[in-house]
Amino acid sequence: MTSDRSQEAGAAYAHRSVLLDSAVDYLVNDPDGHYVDGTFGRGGHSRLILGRLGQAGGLLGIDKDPEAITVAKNLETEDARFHCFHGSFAELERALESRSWPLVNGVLLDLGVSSPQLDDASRGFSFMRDGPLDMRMNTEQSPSAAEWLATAEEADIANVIFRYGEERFSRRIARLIVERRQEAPVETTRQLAELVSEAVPKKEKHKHPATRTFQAIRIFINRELEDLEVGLRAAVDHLAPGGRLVVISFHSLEDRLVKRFMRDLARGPQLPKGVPVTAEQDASDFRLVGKASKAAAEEVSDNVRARSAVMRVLERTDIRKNSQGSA
Ligand SMILES: C[S@@+](CC[C@H](N)C(=O)[O-])C[C@H]1O[C@@H](n2cnc3c(N)ncnc32)[C@H](O)[C@@H]1O
Repeated sequence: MTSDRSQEAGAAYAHRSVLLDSAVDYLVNDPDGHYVDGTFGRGGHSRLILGRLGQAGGLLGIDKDPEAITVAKNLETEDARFHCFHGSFAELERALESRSWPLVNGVLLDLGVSSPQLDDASRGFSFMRDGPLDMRMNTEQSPSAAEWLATAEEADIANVIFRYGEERFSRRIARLIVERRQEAPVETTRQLAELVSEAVPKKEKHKHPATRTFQAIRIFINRELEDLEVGLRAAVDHLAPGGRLVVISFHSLEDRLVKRFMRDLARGPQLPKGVPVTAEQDASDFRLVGKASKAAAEEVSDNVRARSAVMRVLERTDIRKNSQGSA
């Protein structure tokens, strides 16, 4: 992709940030702290975070998408407290090394795709718009969805659609993809959407039959759940005491992973019953902050993407390290 293309696309499509105020309220508790926005998008959350920071504060914006990074680079020239990193939040360690920030006061992950990615037909994310079947957030990496579907084994395609789309007709869909690609490659979003509609015998009300398949292939192509696992771990490993991890997820696979990860950390070490331990040894270094929260009805009526958003917050407390005087 040329930088001209990134420039144009970066400016042309807008994104409405979900749970904007509440996410930033949870995240920023020290105006002079260092923060990470691991999913910069169009910078809605980042701009509000910068609004809460003083001159000594700093924010690192990460995104896989070159178009998002074009927008982030503009912000970098406007605000000396902001820095950007092109890559995955799974590479958080390397991103923080680039700033020489060993610990940060908060990490925000607002997962999934942005509206600009969905709205731009040429990105190939949406079955609502005809375009090349691409679906890569990082257009500098391979394979695209079309490239993968051209060569993958039928069983692998079925497994991906079942695992990441929870689609019960995954085998039928995979069979038809493999059958059709022998005649001509499946190269556009419309071709795939029509093919899936043909393969799915029972349609759900108010849901396009290709919804689950598109979600599944997107999650697989972008390694979304693998990155999330690595990114969550990296985030908590680099949180300063009192620092917070705020995650907004948009489907149950993501939210399940986030929920378990946070719950397990907040529970602390699971020592066998009867083992004599001090209260400090038994304590967790983390606590859950509030319950999972959702967007208010008003926000949902304004922005349909907010409907499925779930936000969870974890805080590093470091009771043990603090009490040992080593934090
Ligand atoms: C929902 S949007 C974020 C919107 C942003 N909070 C805003 O207010 O503009 C998600 C963004 O995260 C990026 N993204 C998704 N997974 C990523 C990952 N593993 N690493 C880095 N960026 C990722 C996508 O490219 C997309 O730009």
